[in-house]
Amino acid sequence: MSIIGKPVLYSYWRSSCSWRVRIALNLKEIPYDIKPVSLIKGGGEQHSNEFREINPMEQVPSLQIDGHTLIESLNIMHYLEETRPQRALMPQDVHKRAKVREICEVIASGIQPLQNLTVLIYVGEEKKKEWAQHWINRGLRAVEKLLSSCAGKYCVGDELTLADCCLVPQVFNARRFHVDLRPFPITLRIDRELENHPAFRAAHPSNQPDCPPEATK
Ligand SMILES: O=C(O)/C=C\C(=O)CC(=O)CC(=O)O
Repeated sequence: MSIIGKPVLYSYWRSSCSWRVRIALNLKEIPYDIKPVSLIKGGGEQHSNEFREINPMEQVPSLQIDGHTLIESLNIMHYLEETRPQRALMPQDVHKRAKVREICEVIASGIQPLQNLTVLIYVGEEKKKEWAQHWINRGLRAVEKLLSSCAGKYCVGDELTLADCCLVPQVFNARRFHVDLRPFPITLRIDRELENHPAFRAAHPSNQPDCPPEATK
């Protein structure tokens, strides 16, 4: 295994947590290789003994970088921010920094884990859509409220931050579960703003090497 050289991202095309990291890597213009991990093939490659060595949580993403293997998307993004300060994704102002972390945490701890594949399998086929909608709605209500006092062009002011890296994949998941997004106009405006941004576009599930052809638009 090469530990020096280009970072390697263990990623799944439709994983919102992998997508957050892909956006951050792209925004910072850090070249990286992708090793796809299928979360569905044969019950999920993330559960293999080999992958458990890379990520004991049996989830993506994981990033091999600078001779280290990192897990957990927020941790990975903060590591990138600390080691590669070019194209900063955290504001200078301490209050704005707190807002960025708040939005990231609401999404990464308060929404996504509740609608994650493993949870939905546990909840069961019959109830999973209603379950996912409930938790996404509840979380996006909080995000919209936070955005009402801190959004500019993007989530926090007019500069791109880690909050934007978290927001866009979560909006995609909301659409995937047919959540009515009309009550969240600021969220929608920012999502639209970023739809065609090259770093966000390149990170989109439909542009991933492991995206099944039938899923591309
Ligand atoms: O149905 C699949 O293709 C399997 C997994 C995912 O999409 C990823 C998730 O578990 C949702 C998420 O990242 O929030």
